[in-house]
Amino acid sequence: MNPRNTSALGLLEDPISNHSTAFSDLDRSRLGLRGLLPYAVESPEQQARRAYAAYGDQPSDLARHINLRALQDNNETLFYRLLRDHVEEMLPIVYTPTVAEACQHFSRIYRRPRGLFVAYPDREHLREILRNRPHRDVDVIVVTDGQRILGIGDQGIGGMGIPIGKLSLYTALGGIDPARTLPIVLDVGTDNPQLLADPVYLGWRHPRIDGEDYDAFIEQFVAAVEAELPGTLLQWEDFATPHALPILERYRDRLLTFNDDIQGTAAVAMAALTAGCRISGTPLTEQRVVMLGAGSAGIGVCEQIVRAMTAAGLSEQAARGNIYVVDIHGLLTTDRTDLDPAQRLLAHDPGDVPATTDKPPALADVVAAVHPTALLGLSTATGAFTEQIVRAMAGHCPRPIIMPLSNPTSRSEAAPQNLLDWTDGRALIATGSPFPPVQYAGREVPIAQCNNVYVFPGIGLGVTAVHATRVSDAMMTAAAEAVAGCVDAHAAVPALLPERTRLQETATAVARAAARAAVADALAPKLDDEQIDQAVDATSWKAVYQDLEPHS
Ligand SMILES: NC(=O)C1=CN([C@@H]2O[C@H](COP(=O)(O)OP(=O)(O)OC[C@H]3O[C@@H](n4cnc5c(N)ncnc54)[C@H](O)[C@@H]3O)[C@@H](O)[C@H]2O)C=CC1
Ligand SMILES: CC(=O)C(=O)O
Ligand SMILES: [Mg+2]
Repeated sequence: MNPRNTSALGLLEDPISNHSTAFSDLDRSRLGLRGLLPYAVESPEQQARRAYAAYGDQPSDLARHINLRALQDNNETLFYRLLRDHVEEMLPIVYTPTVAEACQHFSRIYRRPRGLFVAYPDREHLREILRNRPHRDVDVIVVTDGQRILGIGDQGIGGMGIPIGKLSLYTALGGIDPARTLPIVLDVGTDNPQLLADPVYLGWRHPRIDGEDYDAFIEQFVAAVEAELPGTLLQWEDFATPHALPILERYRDRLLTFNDDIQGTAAVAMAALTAGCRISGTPLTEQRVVMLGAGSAGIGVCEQIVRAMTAAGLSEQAARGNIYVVDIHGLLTTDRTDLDPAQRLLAHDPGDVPATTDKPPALADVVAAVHPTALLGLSTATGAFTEQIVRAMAGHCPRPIIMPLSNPTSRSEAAPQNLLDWTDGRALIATGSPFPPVQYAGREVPIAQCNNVYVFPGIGLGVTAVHATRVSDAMMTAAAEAVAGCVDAHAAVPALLPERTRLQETATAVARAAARAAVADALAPKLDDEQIDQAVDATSWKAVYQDLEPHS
């Protein structure tokens, strides 16, 4: 046996404690690090410059993602400093669209453990697995089962890229202490034939479990979280629609939990629509909305619009009447037998839109009949907003609101440049993944990114700051209003959402608003507004090195 110098190496190998080359001369003496690092002592600024140069040397977006993940696993303080300093540039690298590639290549690029892999064959050991978590106290868990990763389907344990990426943004934007975050993948197998046949796939090589076995596993997992980490925010991410809503309904009144794809997306889309109403001059109650995609994301957004329309004075029936949902088979109509209960609530009478074939009306038929003022896509159907459809819409609407929200970029229902060209520059656009500004008629039009990244970091910060016990619809509505409130109403070119450079500020506004809504509904201890704001500020983690004590 050759004992290892664990006290010194432990500091350098733990990304939370590691200051790497910024350990001062004094620290190197105190902590037994002298000689374990190159002689030069760098300031955090010098470190950040060197790390940014190394990032810039990478040959592709995936390589840049791998570079940043390696930095995160080496020195989290430096990683977050860099991410915050270059948020607009790096958001597409740690998050959509590049994170999709990282999920697809997960087993090939896997280097170091992060988070928890909760595999079905280990189901008798769930509490043990949770007890093995890297840090004792956790504020936010993001969990996926990898079945519907963005718009690229079943990625098995490769889906772990998403909880890791989302939690990076909880910290970078929402100020959640990185040591208090926990990414989890539930490995329930995969139905992706390429992964099952891939010799390097690192997950449980087995078809997905489903039905009662799946439900029982989820229940065991939730019970283990409740037992080991009571009061922790549990965020469900990228579950396939048949599981997403049932899980949310089952657990939303039992613990502090929400589904980001359903509720976070709904809040940000509502914020963008609110700005669209203001800019176009058409009130929400007069908007006719067509949604392409009847999965959990699309239905979640529609239900949020129904809530907002009824709050603005419409009857529920009238609100639902203003919303038309189209899926892969056509318009949701009451005579269809393939709809689930949530879809059924948004189904129209078959007579409402004439069909041109014996099938339910397609998107083009619906647009031609309904003359929508807002067209949203959460369908994964690349290019589904065709020139014909967009021109037909623009023919009846001076400022069409068009939001191709599917991710990653390769799944977008339309490209912003086309949308502006086809509408003579009149379209008010927001996309799910980031697009660069578009040149139109000699001016530069910034493209808003309508993504739940505007919401979830602030929800995490808000509930953590005031110790909320549940995530309610009222908190999500407050979040939507807070995002809308951050939109620059006087910008030269009006936008549907705040600029990406203001994501951190927006997260703070969301945190304050959601926390106030939690306190108002007695879902958190009583605090006045000033105390809430102080709690939010005090909770927010700063990317600066902390003094370390020598290991005993
Ligand atoms: N921008 C954002 O913040 C968010 C975007 N999303 C994106 O939304 C998309 C959908 O997510 P889910 O609802 O969970 O997926 P899902 O797979 O459950 O639902 C997709 C829906 O689109 C319909 N569809 C598929 N192909 C179609 C076609 N060719 N024509 C018409 N309809 C078609 C399906 O019938 C289904 O109703 C994904 O790409 C995801 O990345 C999801 C959450 C947040
Ligand atoms: C943004 C997101 O959550 C999704 O595309 O699934
Ligand atoms: Mg998602």
